[in-house]
Amino acid sequence: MSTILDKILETKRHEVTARKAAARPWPTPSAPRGFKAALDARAAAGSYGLIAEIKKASPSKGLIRADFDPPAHARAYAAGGAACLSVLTDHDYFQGHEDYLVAARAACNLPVIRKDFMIDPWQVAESRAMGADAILIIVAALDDGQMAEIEAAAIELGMDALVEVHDAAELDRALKLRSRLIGVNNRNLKTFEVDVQKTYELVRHAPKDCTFVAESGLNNRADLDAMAEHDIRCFLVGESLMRQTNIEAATRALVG
Ligand SMILES: O=C(O)c1ccccc1NCC(=O)[C@H](O)[C@H](O)COP(=O)(O)O
Repeated sequence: MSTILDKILETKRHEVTARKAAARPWPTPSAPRGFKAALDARAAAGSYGLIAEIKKASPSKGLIRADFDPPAHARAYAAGGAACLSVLTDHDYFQGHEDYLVAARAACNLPVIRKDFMIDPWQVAESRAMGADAILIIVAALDDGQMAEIEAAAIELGMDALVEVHDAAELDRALKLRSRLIGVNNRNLKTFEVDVQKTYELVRHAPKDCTFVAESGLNNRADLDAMAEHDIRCFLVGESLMRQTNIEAATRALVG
């Protein structure tokens, strides 16, 4: 039986073919802002490195934020103390858009990851053209050769790659890459089940030279403080912040 991840990837293959055929022009972006460096700087200063996500909707939750305003959310996240932004650009499953990334990045000085499903190095060049400073490599979605090609394209363009895993076998595959920015997604992308124990389980296997990011299902400061007890200092948070009336205050309460 096909999973939601299979369906997303199938749609993405058609989307990428169509996008290549009708490639859109972009204004020249400024040089990449160091994404991993921004996280590392916060962690080195004894603070938390927060990747704050601009997420309108998701396959698991449907519409998350009706008054969706990417530049306003970007400013609120920056003022509240986020280190980086994540912007979902997938149209079909997340109601995302590339223009949201362009607008969010222009509204602040934070580095931005394009949160989308990379299946082709062409998308990496497209991501840089729209201004992205980093891309996501989902290990569950790719074979080793595809991952290496996508990572090489990112390195070539001076971008960071956040390599996302969900279990120990995926972590082993991720560590064959050059990137030392590893995310553990607590959400199983095939079943939607969220289990923060995944992060605790996998951090034990991560080399000390990795920047380790806990992703998904994080709701409050206590969740982050509990992870910090295990030396986890970088986090990717979407839904719980996007549901707040005052996003700036909520971000400050999380990492301030
Ligand atoms: O969020 C989903 O429903 C989802 C479904 C299928 C593939 C990916 C999905 N989400 C992407 C993410 O990993 C999250 O947006 C990100 O980690 C933030 O999670 P959260 O704080 O729980 O919104």
